[in-house]
Amino acid sequence: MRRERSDKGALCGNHGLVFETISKGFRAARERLTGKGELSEDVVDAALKDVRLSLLEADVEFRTVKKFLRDVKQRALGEEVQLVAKGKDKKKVRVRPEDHFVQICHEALVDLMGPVDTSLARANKGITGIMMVGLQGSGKTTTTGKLARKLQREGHSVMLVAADVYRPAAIHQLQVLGERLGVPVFAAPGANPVDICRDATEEASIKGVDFVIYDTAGRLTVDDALMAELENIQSSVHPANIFLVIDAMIGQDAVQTAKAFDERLDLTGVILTKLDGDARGGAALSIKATTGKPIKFLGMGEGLDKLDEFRPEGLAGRILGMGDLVGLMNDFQEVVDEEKAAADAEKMLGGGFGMDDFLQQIKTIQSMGSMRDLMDKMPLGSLFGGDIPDEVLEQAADDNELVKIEAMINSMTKKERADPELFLDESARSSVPAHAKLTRRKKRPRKPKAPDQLGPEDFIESRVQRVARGCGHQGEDVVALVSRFMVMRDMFGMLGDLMGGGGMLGKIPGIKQAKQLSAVRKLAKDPDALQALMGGGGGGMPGIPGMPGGAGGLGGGAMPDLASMLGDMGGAGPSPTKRGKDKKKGKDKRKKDRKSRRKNRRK
Ligand SMILES: Nc1nc2c(ncn2[C@@H]2O[C@H](COP(=O)(O)OP(=O)(O)OP(=O)(O)O)[C@@H](O)[C@H]2O)c(=O)[nH]1
Repeated sequence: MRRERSDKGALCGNHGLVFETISKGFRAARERLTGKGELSEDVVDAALKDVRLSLLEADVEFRTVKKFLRDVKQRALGEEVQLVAKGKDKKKVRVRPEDHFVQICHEALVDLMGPVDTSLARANKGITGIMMVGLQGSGKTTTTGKLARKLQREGHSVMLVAADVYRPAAIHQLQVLGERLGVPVFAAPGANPVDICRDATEEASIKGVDFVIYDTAGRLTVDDALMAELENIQSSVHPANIFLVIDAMIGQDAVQTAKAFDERLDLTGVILTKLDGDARGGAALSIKATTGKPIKFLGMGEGLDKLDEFRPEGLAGRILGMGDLVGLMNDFQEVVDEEKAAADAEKMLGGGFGMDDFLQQIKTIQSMGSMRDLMDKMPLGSLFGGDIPDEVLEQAADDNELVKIEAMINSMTKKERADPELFLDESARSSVPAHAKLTRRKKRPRKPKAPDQLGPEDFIESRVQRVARGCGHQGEDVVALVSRFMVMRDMFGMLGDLMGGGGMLGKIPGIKQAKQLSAVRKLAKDPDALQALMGGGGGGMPGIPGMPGGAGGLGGGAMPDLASMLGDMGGAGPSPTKRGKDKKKGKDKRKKDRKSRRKNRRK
């Protein structure tokens, strides 16, 4: 049955983040291990019980659950656990049992879901075919459009083929997608799907198209007629890729569906869709283990840009609360103008950041997808030790908050947006606003209030009310927005100072990374700072999801740096081998250059 969505995230049964059901178990296990001296069998068994429950609840196939738990237990107990490891500087570092356990789980999850090569197989010569198969409503047509967009952006020419002749609306849906993307769609209503695919391939070959994507018909259940038709198409056009599109929400059934299709069609891989609407997502863990076929892509929303390459490391990181910085960076690259983002990051860390910049960040964030998905990719667990209260996360992940903030900022004057201190009563201002200097010289107050101590009494009521009336919100909402914005601006200014005088993060050499991390940790320990960043509700006022500022900042020069910083901690970032290779490459190149310079001199 087709399930229509009215808005983003509407299908998210529970309000958790993607994979929240699974994450919950790992969090509980981690908590259980906290404070324990070692990973003894009893302790590991107890922790694995939590994990087991959550995996089953998330609809991970039960044999896969058993296999995974056995694997983790073996890794945890098999070798003598080195709870004292040598750090980079050769100093001994004590590894906490819970961290060691999480690391083991990360490795086991990656092994369970990988390895995955997300590149598309190419035909030896001529056109490369991609055949999309799956049950009705799984997202085949939408994913066909997403793949076409991806290929187009990589510089390939694409043709779409409407091979679902049983549902007339499907042909129209594909034509609409083709029009949006500027991609030709081959359709022949009433004709036989096998003939359609063959004729389309001929036409594509005449036109010299690189990729042809066949959008085939689906059925409510796997049946022989469907399979026979798909087999006929396959033997007629020999596509280099056959992708099974599965709706993540069918849970356990995903495994049976994948098996049934794979037996008849020898799938290249699976594309799991609607993960944005399902807090369980168990199929992501079961499919490779049960069918041997990798998941290649994840559908993370209805938009054509919502197709993520499946990276087991990223997913394992998200599940374990370590985030997925590589995924986050990919999202940023989709929507962000890098130069502008770097300038914004610099501005923000220098403390010079106005409401207009903030609004811009919000718009960028909105174009990246839901807050839930973004927060899921943030390494919140690593940075904040998993101590963020659920309500704070909930509030920060509420997309409506962004809309509200946008309305309030739009209702401010240009001057107010550039200098939010204009909202403050003179005694509360930390600096004399620029415009005031032009009119009459005002005395700088002796002891300005710190932004986190501001209360409604420090605001100019008439200004606040004008903005509130303009956007249909309450005065206290405006006060909360401005206060939190100021706290956040201060925090980022402070962070910038700690990281090297407000300079762009990306320029800071590796040696300063530890300092950055401790700065972030310091912020994390400060409850006010955390509230400002996360939008926690202080004094019952609605919070700003501080994430826009945070994430936006990370999107600039900060992102790669934070990624490598976490890479050093064992998270994302370039692998040591890659770094080693790059170093060697550089050395070889310098040697070659010296040689050719010497040769030229001799000439
Ligand atoms: N939230 C979300 N919705 C999706 C995703 N992929 C597809 N959809 C929605 O799922 C519904 C069905 O998608 P279609 O692409 O029409 O599915 P189909 O498999 O082609 O359906 P049939 O042609 O009936 O076989 C549509 O409303 C899509 O917008 C996704 O990754 N996330």
